[in-house]
Amino acid sequence: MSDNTAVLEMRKVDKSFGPIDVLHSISLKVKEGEVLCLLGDNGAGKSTLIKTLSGVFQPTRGEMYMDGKPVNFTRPSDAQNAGIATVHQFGGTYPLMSVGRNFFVGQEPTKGYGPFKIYDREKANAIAVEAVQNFGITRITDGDRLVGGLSGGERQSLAIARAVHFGARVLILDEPTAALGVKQAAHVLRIVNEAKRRGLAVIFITHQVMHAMAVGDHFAVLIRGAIAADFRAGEKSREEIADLMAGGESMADLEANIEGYMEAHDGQPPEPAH
Ligand SMILES: Nc1ncnc2c1ncn2[C@@H]1O[C@H](COP(=O)(O)OP(=O)(O)OP(=O)(O)O)[C@@H](O)[C@H]1O
Repeated sequence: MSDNTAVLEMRKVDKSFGPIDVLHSISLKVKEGEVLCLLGDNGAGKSTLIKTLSGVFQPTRGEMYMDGKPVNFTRPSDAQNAGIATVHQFGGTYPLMSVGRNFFVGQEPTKGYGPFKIYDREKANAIAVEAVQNFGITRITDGDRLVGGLSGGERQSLAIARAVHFGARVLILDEPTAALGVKQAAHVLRIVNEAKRRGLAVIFITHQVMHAMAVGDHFAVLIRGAIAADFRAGEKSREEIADLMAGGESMADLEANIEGYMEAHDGQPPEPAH
């Protein structure tokens, strides 16, 4: 594979549900050690795109490639086996499981033989704690700790560390920082940078421009199911990106309008439209 070959690529992918066309001619690619940020407002088609990338949906038209070779994922396990890991907003972790159990769910190390095989808790805990610590999540020191007691950021980070440990090459992060406070979001962004440093190809889905700018190498803005803009880090300002996401409406103008309204109405904001 040459350095320039994308690990994962979509070419002119459409996705329709019956008569409803949701994705329109989506072309995107992500390379090793690169973070592609997919920015889009509510309803832009982000979930449909993630599900198409991860084998939940099949494209209606268009092709997907891994390492330059055509791929056709008919189910999520096809994408997983090809090294595509999707981490959802809340980390997809099981709150009542321990860190060690959660890390290995479905692939637990065992000890003993034949019918006497049992889950090797100590080994699972030791490997899980080492893997998350290596990722800079130093506050997780006890593999018996319940995942439900971890912070949102730690859960996300655990899910990312888990995916990397099991050999993911492409990491799809679905709004990983959406529900987090500033410090926790910063922690998750550090983990994203670490995944990138380790050579993973990361697709980071978000509507938070600042978070995207903190880690992104390449950006694509999705509007009504189509890529409305495609640019590299440093080519656009935060304001320009926010305006693009708003579909060309200038957010600065919008803010000025709202302020003007409030001045004329005793500081009261406009009534939301129903
Ligand atoms: N199975 C489906 N059948 C018909 N329309 C659908 C289906 N799934 C999604 N859509 C439509 O496609 C559009 C994009 O939906 P999608 O959930 O992908 O957006 P999104 O960007 O993830 O939004 P949000 O951030 O609000 O979750 C929406 O208008 C939605 O109603």
